[in-house]
Amino acid sequence: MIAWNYSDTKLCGLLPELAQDANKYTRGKVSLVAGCSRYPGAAALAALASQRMGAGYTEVICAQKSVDTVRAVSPSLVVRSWKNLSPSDFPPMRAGHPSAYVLGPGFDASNGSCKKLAFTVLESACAPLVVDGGALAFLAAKKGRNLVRERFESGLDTVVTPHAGEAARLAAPFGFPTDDAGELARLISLAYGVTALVKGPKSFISDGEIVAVMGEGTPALAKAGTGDVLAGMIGALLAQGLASFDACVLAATLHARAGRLAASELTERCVVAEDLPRYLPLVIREFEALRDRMGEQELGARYSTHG
Ligand SMILES: NC(=O)C1=CN([C@@H]2O[C@H](COP(=O)(O)OP(=O)(O)OC[C@H]3O[C@@H](n4cnc5c(N)ncnc54)[C@H](OP(=O)(O)O)[C@@H]3O)[C@@H](O)[C@H]2O)[C@@H](O)CC1
Ligand SMILES: Nc1ncnc2c1ncn2[C@@H]1O[C@H](COP(=O)(O)OP(=O)(O)O)[C@@H](O)[C@H]1O
Repeated sequence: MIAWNYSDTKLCGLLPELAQDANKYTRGKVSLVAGCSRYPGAAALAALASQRMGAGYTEVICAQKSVDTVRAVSPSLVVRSWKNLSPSDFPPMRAGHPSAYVLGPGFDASNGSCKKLAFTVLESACAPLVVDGGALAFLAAKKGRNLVRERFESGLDTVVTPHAGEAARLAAPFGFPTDDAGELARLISLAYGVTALVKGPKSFISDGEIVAVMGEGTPALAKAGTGDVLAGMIGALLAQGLASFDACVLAATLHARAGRLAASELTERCVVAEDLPRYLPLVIREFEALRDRMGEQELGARYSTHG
C-alpha cells in the first residue's frame, strides 16, 4: 500500500476557480436524495455543507414528511418530495451545467422505500454520485453491486463514504478483512468500481491503486451528523468538476480543519455538526490566501526571469 499525503500547496490548487461571469448553474448543481422521515437533519446538514463548499444550486429531494423541516433550515435550499420520483427526473448533464448527486444521508437501511429510491438513483443518475449513510447497505446488496458496476462501465464516477460499520457492510459480500482501513478502502474501490473514503479518526481514500491518508481530524468530529456534512462537501466539489479522488482528499482535509477551528473556539466537547459549515469559510479563506501568495510568487519569478 502506498499512503499519500497531499501538501497544502497542492490542496489549495484544487479549489475550484470562480468565473466572473458565473451563474448558479455553471457553478455546479448538487441534488441530494436524502432525509427520510426519521432523519431529516442529515439531509439538511449535507445540503448546508454543499452550499458552503461552493455549489451554485443545492436541491434536496427528501421524504414528504421531511420537506418542511429541511426548508425551515435555510430559505436558499430548493426542497421537494421524492414521492413519485422516477428515472425521468434525472436528465442527462448539459454542457456547461455541471452537476452531481449525493445519495443516502439520512436513509434508513431497513426502509423499503429508501431501498427502491437508492436503486432508481444508481440506475438513472448520469453524473458523479456520492453514496453515503443508509444507502451504503443497499449498495452492498447484489442489485446495488450490479448497478454501481454498470455506472463504472459507463464511465460514471461514484464515491462511497462509509464509516467503519458501513465499510464492514460493503466488505461482507466479498469476505474482505476489515482490520486495516487503508487496505479496506483499496479493496472496496476495486470490488465496487468506486473511489472509497473510509472514515474514522484517520480517514483513508483509495481509487484502487493509490491510498491517501488524512489524519488531521479531531475527536470533536465524533458527533452525529459530521459524516453527512462531509458527503455534502464532496458532492459540491464533484459538481464543480473535481476528480473523485481530489474531491475526497480536499473535502476530508477542509472538514477536519473546520472541526479543529470550531473546537478551538467552542471546545472539542461542544462542537456540533452544524458548526462545520459555519467554520468552513474561514478554512477556505486560508487556502485562498495561500493560493494568492503562490500566484504572486509565480508572477515574481516570471518577472525576474523575463523582466
Ligand atoms: N441528524 C440526523 O438526521 C442524523 C442522521 N444520520 C443518518 O442515520 C442513518 C444511520 O446511520 P448510523 O451511522 O447512525 O447507523 P448505522 O448505519 O446503523 O451504523 C451504525 C452501526 O455501525 C457500527 N459502527 C462501527 N463503526 C462505527 C463508526 N465509526 N461510526 C458509527 N458506527 C459505527 C455500529 O456498531 P457498534 O459500534 O454498535 O458495534 C453501529 O451499530 C444514516 O443514513 C445517517 O446518514 C446520522 O448521520 C446521524 C445524524
Ligand atoms: N475520533 C475521531 N477523530 C477524528 N475524526 C473523527 C473521529 N471520529 C469521527 N471522526 C470523523 O467524523 C466523521 C463521522 O462520520 P460518520 O460516522 O459518518 O457520522 P454520521 O453518520 O453521524 O454523520 C468522519 O468524517 C470521521 O472521519
